[in-house]
Amino acid sequence: MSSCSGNCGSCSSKGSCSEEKEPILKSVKKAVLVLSGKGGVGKSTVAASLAVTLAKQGKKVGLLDVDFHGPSQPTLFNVSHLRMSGTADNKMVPLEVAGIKLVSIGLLLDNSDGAVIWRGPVKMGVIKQLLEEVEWGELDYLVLDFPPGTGDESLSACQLIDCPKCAVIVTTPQEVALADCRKCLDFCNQVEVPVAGIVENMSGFVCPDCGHRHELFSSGGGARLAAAAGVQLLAQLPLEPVFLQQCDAGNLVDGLADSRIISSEMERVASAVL
Ligand SMILES: Nc1ncnc2c1ncn2[C@@H]1O[C@H](COP(=O)(O)OP(=O)(O)OP(=O)(O)O)[C@@H](O)[C@H]1O
Repeated sequence: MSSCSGNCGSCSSKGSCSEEKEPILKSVKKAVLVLSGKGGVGKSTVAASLAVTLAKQGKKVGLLDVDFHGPSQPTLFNVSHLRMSGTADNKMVPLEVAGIKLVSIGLLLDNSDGAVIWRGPVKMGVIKQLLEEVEWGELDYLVLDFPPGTGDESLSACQLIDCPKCAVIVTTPQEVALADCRKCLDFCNQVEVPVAGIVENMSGFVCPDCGHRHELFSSGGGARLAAAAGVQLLAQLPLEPVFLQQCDAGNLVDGLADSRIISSEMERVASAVL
């Protein structure tokens, strides 16, 4: 049985194999995989905020929403009503939003409220198309927003992405989220993707009335997880209801600019993936 992974970029036979293919992502300098073990911890919000932060720094950025069952990126950028176009040679053209090239399954399906019911091999085929058949152009960073967990999408993308890559792992501070993120760290280890660090989201809430800080989801979890894994705790993002409202309204870009703490913490994340 062939042991070919299909990823010529990282293959030990590179340069001497007759089957060697052109790299899929030859015009991308680095892929940043935003992962989390648990759902709802803010992975899409962090992926979008990272892409916006890098673009503001003058980097060429693509954002690929690989969350087929719940694509959130079109909502965060208020483009759910738009659809991606195609070129004469059947390439897909990303939407340009906030200086980012955005691609999401939500920008391709006829009915954005319809359920996507695909088995693993279909998902792998679609991910391959989204990497290979999109006009990404030259990119400094391709940020990828994954569904929670370590399922088909994350594995397929890790196998297919043939440019340098790193992972940012998003958690909330409480034990149930940390337990799932430990699996995510193990996944990165197994698929040999270096972990740039951990982002602890929903890390405390400062009451706008009394100014008191409440640890709604416990505290210190991200730091413990990072220390145990020997990786950096890159950022602690507070739970900010105004930011949530802005994201819900499709205005993540202004929400990020308005929140001094979240934007400065995201700059730390951006420097860690450079
Ligand atoms: N720091 C924050 N402050 C306030 N609201 C936040 C923060 N981070 C995320 N949210 C909100 O929490 C909700 C879940 O966030 P998000 O969709 O990014 O999570 P996710 O981990 O990507 O979810 P899923 O598992 O469904 O993919 C959203 O309504 C988002 O606006």
